[in-house]
Amino acid sequence: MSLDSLTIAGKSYSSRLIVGTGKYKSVEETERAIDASGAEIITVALRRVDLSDKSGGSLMSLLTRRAHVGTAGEGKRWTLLPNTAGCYTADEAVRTLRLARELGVAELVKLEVIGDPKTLYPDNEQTLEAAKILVKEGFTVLPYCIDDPIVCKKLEDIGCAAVMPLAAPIGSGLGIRNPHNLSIILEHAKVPVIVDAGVGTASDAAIAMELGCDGVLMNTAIAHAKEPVLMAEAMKEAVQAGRKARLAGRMPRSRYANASSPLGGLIE
Ligand SMILES: CC(=O)[C@@H](O)[C@H](O)COP(=O)(O)O
Repeated sequence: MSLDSLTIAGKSYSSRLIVGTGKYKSVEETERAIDASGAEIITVALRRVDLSDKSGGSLMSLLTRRAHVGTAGEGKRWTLLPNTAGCYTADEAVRTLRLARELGVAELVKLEVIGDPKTLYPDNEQTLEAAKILVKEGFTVLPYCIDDPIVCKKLEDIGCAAVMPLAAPIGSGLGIRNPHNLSIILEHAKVPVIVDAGVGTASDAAIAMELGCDGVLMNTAIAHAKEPVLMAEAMKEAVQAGRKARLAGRMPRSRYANASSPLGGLIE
């Protein structure tokens, strides 16, 4: 375990990169990309996967083989993070997660309550309502939310284990649209802040980490890259580089030049 691990609800993860399992050409490519990303937490859309289909070559067979829900064991390094993508009301999201819990696949959960199909922005009111119910029922809730410091604060106060503000709309690859808001969220948050959605390429992930985010969750940037496995590796390295740069501390910006070789002591 690396010294600089991501801790969520008392559990430590060596990777600060969380990846999705959708949009890949095949299950085999999904596995290779996740391995290359080094991610430990893997999210899966409960409404888009047949939980009962564990036949060879299915996504569930891969997850059954490689992921665990609670404590890791038998070489199962991936932690499953089921999500409620595709849910439009608090009620739908809560019911989906209760069902998943009954099937033994929901403990740490990603709450996603969408407001409209065009932007896929979260519905704040419904997300807050669902979070309240789920936290009360003992779920460890990681909510996808808007990059709004007030909403993030409310989710934290409800008892969410982290907040996951978007960088940009899901699947847009537009990168971090509002670094200012993210920095305000980071200034006040007492739980991990994980950028979720909208990352387009490795530099976006590095910027999120340089800003001080605790982690980055992404799917499309890897799955829809020309070479997903190579991009997964790039994302792993970008998250690590951004984190290191954050810990190292950025040099102060200067309006004018500062010669790299000091002027004092010049040979006449
Ligand atoms: C996989 C998942 O949970 C998505 O809903 C998530 O928000 C990722 O978004 P990108 O595909 O833009 O990375």
